[in-house]
Amino acid sequence: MPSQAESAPRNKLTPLQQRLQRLGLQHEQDFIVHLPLRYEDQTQVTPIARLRPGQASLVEAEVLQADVQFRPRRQLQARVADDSGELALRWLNFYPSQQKALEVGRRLRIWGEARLGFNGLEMVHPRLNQASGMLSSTLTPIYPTTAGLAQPSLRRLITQALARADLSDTLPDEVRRRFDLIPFEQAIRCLHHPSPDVSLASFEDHSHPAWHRIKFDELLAQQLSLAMARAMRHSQKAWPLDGHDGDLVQRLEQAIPFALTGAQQRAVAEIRADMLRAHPMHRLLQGDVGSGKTVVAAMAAAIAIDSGFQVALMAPTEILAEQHFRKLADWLGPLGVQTTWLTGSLRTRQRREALESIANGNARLVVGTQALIQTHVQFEKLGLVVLDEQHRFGVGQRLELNRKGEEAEAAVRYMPHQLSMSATPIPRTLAMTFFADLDVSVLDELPPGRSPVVTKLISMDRRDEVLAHVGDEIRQGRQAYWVCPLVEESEALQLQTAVDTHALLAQAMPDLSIGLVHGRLKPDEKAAVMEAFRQGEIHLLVATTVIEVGVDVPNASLMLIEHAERFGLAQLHQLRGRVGRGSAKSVCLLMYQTPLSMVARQRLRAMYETNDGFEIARRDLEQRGPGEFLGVRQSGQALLRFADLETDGGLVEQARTLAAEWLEQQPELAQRHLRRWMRGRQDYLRS
Ligand SMILES: Nc1ncnc2c1ncn2[C@@H]1O[C@H](COP(=O)(O)OP(=O)(O)OP(=O)(O)O)[C@@H](O)[C@H]1O
Repeated sequence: MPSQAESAPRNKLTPLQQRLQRLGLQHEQDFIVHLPLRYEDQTQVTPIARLRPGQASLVEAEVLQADVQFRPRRQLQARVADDSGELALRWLNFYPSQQKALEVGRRLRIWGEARLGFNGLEMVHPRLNQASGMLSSTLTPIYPTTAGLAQPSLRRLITQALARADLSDTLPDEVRRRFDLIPFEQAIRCLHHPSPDVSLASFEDHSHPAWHRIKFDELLAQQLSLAMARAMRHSQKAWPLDGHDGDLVQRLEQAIPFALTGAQQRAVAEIRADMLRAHPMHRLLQGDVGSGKTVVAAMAAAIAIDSGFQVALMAPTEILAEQHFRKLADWLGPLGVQTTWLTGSLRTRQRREALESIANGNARLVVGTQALIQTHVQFEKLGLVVLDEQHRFGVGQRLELNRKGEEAEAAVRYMPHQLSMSATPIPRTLAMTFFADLDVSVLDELPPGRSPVVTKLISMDRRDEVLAHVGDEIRQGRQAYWVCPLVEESEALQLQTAVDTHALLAQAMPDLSIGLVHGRLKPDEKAAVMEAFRQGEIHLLVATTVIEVGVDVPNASLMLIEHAERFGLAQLHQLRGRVGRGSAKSVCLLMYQTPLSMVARQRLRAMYETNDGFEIARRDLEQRGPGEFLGVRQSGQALLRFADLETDGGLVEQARTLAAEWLEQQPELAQRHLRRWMRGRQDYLRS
């Protein structure tokens, strides 16, 4: 057995390996799908007289003169000539090797962009090569690289990998014909080394058939891995919950002061059908702000409780968890369901009592924050887990909570059913790509009697006018939110701004009751302020973004957001969703500071133009890209490298169809395809 000292150097990566690893390049297969960013056409030589300013070209010329000049600054300059004319070359930072290459009389190949300088046509920082050997017959690829790894070295490694790697097709001919795809090898060779007569535009916008094939393969791998995750879930066991032991569901329906909308009824029916199965439900309940997700969750909880199981509901913030707790306890408490509150801020005794009632099964419904997933929380019989704003939780956290059921039923390893709720409407392609292992119910109907929120954009210069207007509105019986600007770099500064704004507004409107809520308040202080606002004792609530998600005070009908240009689109939509929840006509005032950046202008325009959460989400996705949009960086889900969800929706559908067929009929093909795409890229495989 080798000693540790012997084996250590072997485990250590060389600097080259480290750099390659930074690019995700480890296995041969990684290299072949490391595709160029762009290309250079070095297939032909351009005579100097035919150079055009602004165009990169290859010149073959003889060095006439080369020297280092010290004024006005230190630079290496040279003059070269071919039969057609002369060209100046310049380098500001240069190496002795460059100077050496510029030996007078030597013939060189020079690649660079020509431009008009003081002394006629010149190239700044051109690349030099000996004028020997044949010219390349294909375009020269420029790859994404990292510091310390030069293009020629990376190019060499990729060319070597291409020569060795297995490029055989993972798609049978008939699949290629059906989806109109070119062979893999042809696509890969063409992308790395295109012939000079291809249309570069179709490479740049990724519409070329070679790109099409690669994107399809990538999406297919992703759909396969998601479908496999789903199949794995289907092989897990859960208790079928039929809700027939009691009549809680009916009693809850009668107790709720409104009738469920059609969309809510549909969602409840879908959830009920899932929970009846003997494998765990994994359903995402999606609905725009104010669409009424909470009551659907309550119905699902009632089904589980009626079947003799406990339910856990977890929300990302205390305010949100507290609100769910209050609402659910109000609805279910009078029907005899013991609802328990569990967050990190409970005092020791309350906490112990809560944990006891969870463990002995007295607590039928437990509502809380992350504290719910801590290891010492033991359930007696957990049947359903509800996660609010699921994309805010990491995959790891989701799993933890699921494991709670597993622990409770350790002997048989039963998993609880899982319902996730999200107010971020996820565009269809994105849902199919990132949540393909979830079933989705959509609340596409708002409760009756809502009138759309009117959005107005106002410059911060008119703050005084706005203030007077808000005062008037409140005196007429309205309640309002005043959201303070986001100060990303400093939470302390953000807090200070909120405190200052509160003081200023209180001074300007002494006859009104003005409250303040922010993230630094203790949970019970926060709850007290929210309750006073709910009761109408506070007229105007100054807030930081703690009110962003889920706060539900139907009587509030005016929302004012300062420095709206600093907020993201989804965040603005969420904030605006705090009003327009009752029957009163609601207004959202977005105050902005000029000058506006292009992106901020687009965001504010989107807010002004539409109230539709799906349209907002679509534009948000367009502006931010799927990674930022879903917050996937935190949750560890992989992004697609080649496919673009905006433009490749059709491909996603095709890949999804084929993935389902393969897993059913030809799993060996699926395995083979995944091996090509997954090797060294385990992050594609979601837990
Ligand atoms: N069918 C319905 N008829 C009338 N009112 C309803 C109905 N369903 C829900 N509501 C009310 O609409 C308001 C919004 O519901 P809820 O808080 O569940 O929305 P949500 O989907 O969670 O929204 P958000 O994502 O903004 O928090 C609540 O005051 C709720 O009582």
